[in-house]
Amino acid sequence: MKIAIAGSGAMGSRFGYMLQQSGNDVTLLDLWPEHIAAINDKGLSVETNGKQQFVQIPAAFPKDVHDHYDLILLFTKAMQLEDMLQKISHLLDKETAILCLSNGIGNLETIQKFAPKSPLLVGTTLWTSELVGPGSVILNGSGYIEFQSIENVSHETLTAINDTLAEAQLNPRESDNVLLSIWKKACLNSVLNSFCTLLDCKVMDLNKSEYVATLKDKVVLEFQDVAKAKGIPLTEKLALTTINAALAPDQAGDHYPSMHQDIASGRRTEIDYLNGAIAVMGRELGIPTPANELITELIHAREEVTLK
Ligand SMILES: NC(=O)C1=CN([C@@H]2O[C@H](COP(=O)(O)OP(=O)(O)OC[C@H]3O[C@@H](n4cnc5c(N)ncnc54)[C@H](OP(=O)(O)O)[C@@H]3O)[C@@H](O)[C@H]2O)C=CC1
Ligand SMILES: CC(C)(CO)C(=O)C(=O)O
Repeated sequence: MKIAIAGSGAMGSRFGYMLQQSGNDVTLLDLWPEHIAAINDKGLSVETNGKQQFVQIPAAFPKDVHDHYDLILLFTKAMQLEDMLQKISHLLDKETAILCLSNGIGNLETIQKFAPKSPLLVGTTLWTSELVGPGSVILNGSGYIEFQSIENVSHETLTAINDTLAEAQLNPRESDNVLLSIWKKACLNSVLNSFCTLLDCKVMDLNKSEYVATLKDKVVLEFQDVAKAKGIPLTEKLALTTINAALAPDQAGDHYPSMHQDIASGRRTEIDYLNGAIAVMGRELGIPTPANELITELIHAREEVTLK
């Protein structure tokens, strides 16, 4: 398959690397000049289990590519999605499928607004990756993808994308309720990402504190209430099972979540698409969400004191 990764940071680079290794023609698209230059000069530096290799994958700014792609994998931060969709608009047509696996609530609606005619698939992933500098990623642990086609996707396209992800060992699973998958993942991120960012720890360290367990329940129960009002069958039990499974070191445990990485490099976070989205919807629906509200404010405060 000819694949462009739109947003080739930590996760886009991981997926681009794995998809290229399994025989696809991959191009990494991004907006960070030093990152593109480093990949084109030396190759993408990929460190796995302490071993570093340099992998040749073409990288470019979106404006500089004009090929037809079978698949565009969107992997920006939620707040960069709209801008990226505008910058790749010349690449979008009825024959180019879009798959978005970024974290957060609201990405689907943004893509539908900016790419209404595209074959569209969305989902979530529990793979992890760390961008340690321009052109350099560290890949640890294992993961999987939950995804579903939303509109304009033929059976052949769906099968081809599923097979391509499976051949790249990305462990795709078709979801029969992708909104539930997205909310379940957003709930997980609203615990793991926000807590690790506030506590300055790895995912697996959250197991060490009784206070974390209590706070986690509060966040999850508020998610459950808002989800129910929105018709999404996210239960406390389902959310907690997913969160607790991700704490294992061979899953996401031995990892600083992406939000922690944002703060460490002085950038804004996706908080408004996670705990913040629940706080806003809770206000609109008249459902109390004090834990998610406070966490959102604390993360915004953290952004303001660390922003470069
Ligand atoms: N990292 C992870 O382990 C996981 C992440 N996710 C999700 O995947 C999506 C993509 O996240 P992720 O890959 O982590 O995003 P990254 O932060 O690695 O990359 C996003 C973009 O941020 C900019 N950027 C990143 N680092 C720097 C830097 N040091 N200096 C300047 N600009 C920088 C670049 O774009 P630009 O130049 O346009 O700003 C980059 O393409 C998010 O929704 C995230 O929540 C999901 C599962 C795991
Ligand atoms: C890997 C995981 C699940 C950790 O919270 C994640 O989605 C992230 O880092 O954004």
